[in-house]
Amino acid sequence: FIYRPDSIMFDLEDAVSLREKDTARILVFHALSHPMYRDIETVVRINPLSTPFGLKDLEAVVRAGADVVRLPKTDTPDDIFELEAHIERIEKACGREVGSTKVMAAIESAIGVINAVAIARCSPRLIGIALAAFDYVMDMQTERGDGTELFYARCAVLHAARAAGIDAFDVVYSDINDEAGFLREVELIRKMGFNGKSLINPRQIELLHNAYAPTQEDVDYAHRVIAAAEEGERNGLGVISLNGKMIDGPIINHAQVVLERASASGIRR
Ligand SMILES: CC(C)(COP(=O)(O)OP(=O)(O)OC[C@H]1O[C@@H](n2cnc3c(N)ncnc32)[C@H](O)[C@@H]1OP(=O)(O)O)[C@@H](O)C(=O)NCCC(=O)NCCSC(=O)C[C@@](O)(CC(=O)O)C(=O)O
Ligand SMILES: [Mg+2]
Repeated sequence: FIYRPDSIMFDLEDAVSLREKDTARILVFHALSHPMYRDIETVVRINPLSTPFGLKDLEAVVRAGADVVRLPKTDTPDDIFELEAHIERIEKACGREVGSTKVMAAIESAIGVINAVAIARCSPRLIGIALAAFDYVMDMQTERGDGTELFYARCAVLHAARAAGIDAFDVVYSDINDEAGFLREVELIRKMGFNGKSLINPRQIELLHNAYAPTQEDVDYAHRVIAAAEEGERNGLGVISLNGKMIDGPIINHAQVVLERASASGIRR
């Protein structure tokens, strides 16, 4: 809470050893029930349903009121259909509103990337898809490097999310001491159009938020665009010029997005 994350993700999958799976599930169940988490979006990464832990995790986290379930290693829409059917049954059993538990699919394999469009469009519960690099590069018989190894997967996941009208989240950056490397990666994915990134350490939160917040220059320009557009409308003009640059519908929409982001960042207005 001190670091003001956009949401908090509890992990029951790969950050938890096999011996600790039951303990971790109980801890997360109790944490979710605590009033402290009422005002922040909570996400839980459960174990895949094909493991002995997945369904137990799901029973616990839906009942405890998690906002979003992150399904790791999503390879096909069938993985989501199976998850959805269980979620609906649990929601009905515990009196939670049907449809209130949202889902995020993590894509971590070649087949997942190939199926990204079908996965992204397969359920109204999906709020976003996330690329998970470490399992993906293993599947691709390569390793994490400067991003070349993720080039196709990032493009595919991002296009799938946009075609489905949901969010796209980039991979975790594992070297928490390499601030410059983290910021280089953030700059790339911000320019590509990702909505954000899965983070593993509190030190990465402010760096990401600052990189995503529009600059004061962007905000000032957006205000000028909106003012020029309003004047153009008063004069009945469809296309107008601002210092020799064409201003039309998409440019005005972009200016509005910049102002919304600035206000959401709480940094600039
Ligand atoms: C990396 C490190 C060990 C470094 O530890 P260090 O101790 O050196 O960190 P410090 O900065 O010194 O900690 C300063 C203070 O912050 C506290 N603190 C640290 N981390 C915190 C945190 N995450 N949440 C809240 N609090 C935290 C800490 O307790 C301390 O508190 P205090 O003592 O009170 O001062 C640690 O961060 C960590 O374990 N991270 C989570 C790792 C994780 O989530 N892995 C699973 C997801 S990835 C995956 O599975 C791959 C994937 O599946 C990905 C996909 O699906 O996307 C794929 O395939 O690619
Ligand atoms: Mg993984």
